[in-house]
Amino acid sequence: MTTETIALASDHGGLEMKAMLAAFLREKGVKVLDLGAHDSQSVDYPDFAVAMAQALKDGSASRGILMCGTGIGISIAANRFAHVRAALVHDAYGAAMCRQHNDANVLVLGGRTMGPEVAKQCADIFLTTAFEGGRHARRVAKLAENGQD
Ligand SMILES: O=C[C@H](O)[C@H](O)[C@H](O)COP(=O)(O)O
Repeated sequence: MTTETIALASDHGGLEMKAMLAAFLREKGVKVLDLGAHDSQSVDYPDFAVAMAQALKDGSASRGILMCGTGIGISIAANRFAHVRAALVHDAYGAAMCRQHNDANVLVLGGRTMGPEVAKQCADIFLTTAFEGGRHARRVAKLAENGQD
């Protein structure tokens, strides 16, 4: 599917989905870096967005998948980092478009809002769809410019 290392991270609300996707991706031969959480204890989603941002920054993973209960909190947290383009996705179309148009480097899913089959489909599409560039590259470059307070 990809030769990249893909980081996965979630709070307790996305834990079950993370375990399911880690197994799904490993079965497909993808190198998975699990950044936690590692048990069902109640934790704070911003901490796992930070872990993802660090893994992308230091190169230990090139892209990632984040999960919390809805995907909302952890996507807000992840997008506070200028090098992260995290896309909260609900279906296959969103998974394709976040790569083609937005060059998203992090897929975000809701562990309590999405079933396992759609989650697998979204992960598959996210990891196999290329950025189209062209007019979209100009727009993505503006995201970086606007990333300053
Ligand atoms: O956006 C936040 C996430 O959906 C969290 O997973 C959620 O808020 C956790 O809620 P609780 O602490 O009630 O399990």
